[in-house]
This record gives sequence, structure tokens and C-alpha cells, in this order.
Amino acid sequence: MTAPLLGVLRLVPRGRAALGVVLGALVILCGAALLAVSGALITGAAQRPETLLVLLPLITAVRLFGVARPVLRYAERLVTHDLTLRLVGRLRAGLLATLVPLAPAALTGARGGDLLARVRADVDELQGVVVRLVAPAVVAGLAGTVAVALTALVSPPLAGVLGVLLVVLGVVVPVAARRAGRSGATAAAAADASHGADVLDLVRGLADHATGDGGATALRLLDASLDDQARAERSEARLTAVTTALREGVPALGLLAALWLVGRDVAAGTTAPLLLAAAALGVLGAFEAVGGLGAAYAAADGVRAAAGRVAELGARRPAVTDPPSPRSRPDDPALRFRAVTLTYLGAGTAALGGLDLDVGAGEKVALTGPSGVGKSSVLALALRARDPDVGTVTLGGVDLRELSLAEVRAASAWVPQAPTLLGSSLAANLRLGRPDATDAELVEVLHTVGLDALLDAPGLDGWVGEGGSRLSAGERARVGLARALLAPAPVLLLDEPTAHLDGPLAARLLDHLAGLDRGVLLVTHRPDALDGRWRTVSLTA
Ligand SMILES: Nc1ncnc2c1ncn2[C@@H]1O[C@H](COP(=O)(O)OP(=O)(O)OP(=O)(O)O)[C@@H](O)[C@H]1O
Repeated sequence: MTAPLLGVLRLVPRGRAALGVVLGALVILCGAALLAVSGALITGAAQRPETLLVLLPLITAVRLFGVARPVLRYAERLVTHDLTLRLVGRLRAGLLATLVPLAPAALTGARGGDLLARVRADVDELQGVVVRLVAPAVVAGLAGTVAVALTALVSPPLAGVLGVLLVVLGVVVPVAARRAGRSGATAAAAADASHGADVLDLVRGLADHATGDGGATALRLLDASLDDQARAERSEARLTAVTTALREGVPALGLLAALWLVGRDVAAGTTAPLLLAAAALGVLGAFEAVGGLGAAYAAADGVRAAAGRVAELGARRPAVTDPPSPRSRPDDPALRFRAVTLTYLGAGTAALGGLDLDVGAGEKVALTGPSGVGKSSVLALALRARDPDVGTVTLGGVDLRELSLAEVRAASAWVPQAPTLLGSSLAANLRLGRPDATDAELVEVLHTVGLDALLDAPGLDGWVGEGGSRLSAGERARVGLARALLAPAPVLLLDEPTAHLDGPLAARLLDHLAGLDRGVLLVTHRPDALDGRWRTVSLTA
């Protein structure tokens, strides 16, 4: 078993898993017992006893096992589903806890689709680790052992045969089928690919064939690849036939062994005749114990690969981490960049080279410059999404690397160019800025950013759509700004908050921002829209 898979198994609720396994084994044993007592009952009835009372215990047992089996199966499903849902919750929470410190810097290069696949498809795959992999294996071991032990009470040789046949059906057949299936599938895939290529060559070369050998060579090649394909399919079919025959034949062998071994004892008078059919049918029922193992083997590869992919994310180191003993946040919220250089991984040139910048307490600074010059990178450094390669970024004179990440991010409210909205209510999205904001404060901030219309539709408690899809890009940007205005941070880091807005609205917002008693670092492409309250810093390449 691989280390990532063990890591997943550690998250499984143990008590529930044990209960699920015991219930699963009981279901199988009930099934086998039901067959065994039914066999005994039929034999007993065939012997025409003088009174049916002698059959009463068997009749009761048939009823008991008949009723118990579905009830136990229901209980087992309840337990394993509950366990699976708890496991998914733990897996998702663990994965997100891993991802959050990685974002955004250490996830550079990770494709969104790949991350989504890990969070969804891989976790979906892993959620079956108990139901599809562990439970069938442990249930097989448990139920198989009990069935062999019970059989030994009737006939020790039969118990030995049953044990061997259970191992053959549960281990040897699936392992051999998987090995053979893998090479067969590879051969079939190679034959399919070569056949497809030959057909394409034949069609593409039609004009050439007309002037050449009439296509005889291409057809010969196609015939050969068709033969390969047919051979691969025949070998796959043979494998299916052999495994199906073994799956059906091994239990039949068990049945024959029971009839022969117990029949011999019955004939010798050492065993009661009632036990002949009971043993034969009970043995047949016991093979259900290993019935789930084939699917478990098939699931094993997928589960192991998913565990590996998820574990790989956990192995990545965040680009920024909390210091071992963080200093307390200074009262002075002045941001200071000194000789800051930042080069992104894999980039040929530095995004920022030797930057000096001050945003004093309450000061309004506009950062401007051509696209790609590094303006957003300055905000990323202020938030400590990344650390500078060289130089320092300080808050109130304390290097950001000496403060806890939570303190750095509490000091600054950031609005990116395209703020993220959650598929939730408008109020919930705004309260991400300040969870205890009252409705009146939400209404006021919406008025400040010119979003009064959203109070009618969708309304404070109305849904904004997945990722805010029911709002326009400009509205989403202003909800992001409103969220930052609500936050009690002494510094605002705003990345082009007025980019989507018309002139008068942009002017009104900039006027509001300039009047705040907090420091504002504003990235903008339109410094001409700013009045004298702003100090403009121009970045050059
Ligand atoms: N995560 C990243 N990985 C690699 N390179 C990056 C990353 N983010 C930004 N860059 C590069 O760093 C440089 C500065 O980017 P930045 O986004 O800071 O510029 P900007 O001035 O804000 O641009 P714009 O005005 O277009 O938003 C650009 O060349 C950009 O391609």
C-alpha cells in the first residue's frame, strides 16, 4: 500500500468503518446461512417427518436469516454511506487547507482544470476507498474465515477445499485476469491505433494509389493491421471467457466437493443426512464473500493514482509562510518598499527591479505605468502573496516577513481587477469584508459605490449567481470595492477599481476614496482623473 493511500485511510472514521465491515460480513454469512438452512429444511421435509414440529427450528431459522439479510444490508449501506460522506468532507477540507496557503504564488504553473480535477474527480475517486477497496477486502477475509470455520464443524476436509477455492476465486483469478487484461488491452489499443492510421493513409493516398499499384500495398497493410486487431480482440475475448468460466466454475467445484465429501460421510453414517444439502448450498453461498474482490482490484489503480495526485499537492511548499514567532502588528499602517526586486519563476526578466515606494498613514497614492510594468505585483507584495527576492516591504517599520500572514492581510483590504464573488447572497458576499456588518451598513456601502439598484434585484438576500454571474463585470468590481470599504483595514490596495465605470461614477468613487482617512494604494491607467489629493507614482520598465 502506498504512503498517499495510507494518508487517505487515516482520515477514515475507524469505528464506522469497523461497523460497516462487520455488517457487510454478516450480510454475506446470513445469505450463506439462509441457503444452508433452506437446504436442510428441504431435505428434512423430503424425509416426511411425522410432525412438522421437528422442522420448526429450521423454518424459524429460514425466516430469521431471510429477514435479517435485507435489514443488515440496509444498516450496512447506511453506515458506509455516512462514512463516505464524512470522508469526502475531511478530504475536501484537507485539500482546501492545503491549497489556500499555496494560492496564488505556489500554484503558478498549475492549470485550473488540473486543480479542479484534483479537488473534484480525485476526491470522488478517493471517496470510494472504503466501499470499493477496503471493505470488500476485509469483508472477504472476515466472512470467508467464518464460513470456513463453520464448514469445518461439518466436514474439516470440505473446509480446507472451501478455503483454497475462496483464495483461488478471490485472489488468484482477479490478479491473473488483471495482469492478462493489461497486456491484452495494450495490444488491442496498439492494434486499433495502427488500424486507424492505415485507414487514414489509404484514404489520404487515394490519388497516389490510382497512379501507383492501384492501392494494393496499402490494402495489404490494412489487411495486416485488421488481422492484428482481430487477434487482439480474440485474445481479449478468450480472457473474458476464461475468467467468466472460472468465476462460475470455482463455486461449482465447491458444490461438487461438498456433495462428494459430505455425501461420503452421510453414506458412512457419520453425518446427518440433513447436513448434505445444507453444506452444499452453504458452501455455494460462501463464495459471495469474495465476489466483490474483482471490482476492488479494478478500483485499486484509480484510487491509488488519485491519492498520489492529491498527495502531490500537499507536498508543495507555500511561497510564503508564517514566521516561527510573529511580531505584533504596529499601530502605524505606513507601507514602505525599499530596493524591492521581484522575478517570477521562469520569467527571463525581473517584474520589479529596485522599487522604492512609500504609502504613509492615510496617504493616497496612485500607481500608474504601462501594462505589464509590475503594478499588480506591487499589491501582491504588500499583501505578502509573495516575498521580494531582494529588498524589504515594511508595515509601520516592521518587515512583513516578521508578521503573521493573518496580520498582514488584516492590515490591508485588497480589491483585484476581477474580484471573486461566491455563489451566495449579495449580503454574504459583502460580509466577507466584515462579518458583523449590519444591513444598514451594507445598504450604505452599496450606495457609496453606486449599486443602489442591486437592493431591488437581486436584493441583499438575493443570489448573485455562480461566481456573481448574475451581475455585470462592473457591478462585480464594485461589490469587491464595497467589500473592501466595509473591511476595517487601515490600508486599501485597489487594482483599477474604476476600469469598468463611466466618467461621472468613476469620478464620484475616486472622490470618496480620496476623502477616506485610510491609506490607499490605487493602481490606475487614468491618472488624469485624479485630483491634487493623490500622489502619482509612475512605474517605468
Ligand atoms: N504569476 C505570474 N507568473 C509569472 N509572471 C507573472 C505573473 N504575474 C505577473 N507576471 C509578469 O510580471 C510582469 C508584471 O505583471 P503585473 O501584473 O504586475 O503588471 P501590471 O503593471 O499590473 O499589468 P496590467 O496593467 O496589465 O495589469 C508582467 O510581465 C507579467 O507577465
